[in-house]
Amino acid sequence: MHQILSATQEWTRSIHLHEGQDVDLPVSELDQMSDSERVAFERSLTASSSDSLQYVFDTVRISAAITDGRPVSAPMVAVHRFVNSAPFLRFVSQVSGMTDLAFADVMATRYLPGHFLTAHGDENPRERRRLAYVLNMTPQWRADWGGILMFLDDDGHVAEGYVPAFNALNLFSVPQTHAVSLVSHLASTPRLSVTGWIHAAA
Ligand SMILES: O=C(O)CCC(=O)C(=O)O
Ligand SMILES: [Fe+2]
Repeated sequence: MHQILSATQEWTRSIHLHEGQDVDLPVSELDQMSDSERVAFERSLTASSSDSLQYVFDTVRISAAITDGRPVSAPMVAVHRFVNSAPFLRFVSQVSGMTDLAFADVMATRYLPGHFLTAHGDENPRERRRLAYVLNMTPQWRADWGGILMFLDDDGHVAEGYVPAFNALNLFSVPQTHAVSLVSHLASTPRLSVTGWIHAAA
């Protein structure tokens, strides 16, 4: 999976604008800009956000593509099938004690230096998200590279922080306030994951 995520050309850069509105831009187009042009453009988009939620990261919206009938590569379809397989959903149900889990959605994510996700709770009024999951696919990562999955307490302090550990699953109930800290320019490799939410039946 790490090799597939490292090699795929399917990434779009996702930048949050407002509630329910993201801009998804093909990374291949952004790469035609100079670094300074691209950074200025991305900052102008995040600066126009009126939300406390802000993010910039790369994604392959696997489940959304399948639902919309957009092309997605065979390994991505296999990932969608895996997180919706009876053994995976049964395992998650056993770990969480939740008995109403019906299906999972999934996206691949890639955080490069400068990418981040500010504090949010994962609630979506249009969906019944019960759990969030992150399958970490970065072979080696260091805490001082950023990209830490942080859980915040009521005072805004970091109550728990998880460094991406290869092949580790982070699983947590929705809602809980969490964020992904800014990835440093020191990170010598992308932070790659397979992530999404596990839903109760609609
Ligand atoms: O990548 C992570 O560790 C968490 C991502 C996340 O919270 C999200 O996409 O909503
Ligand atoms: Fe989240």
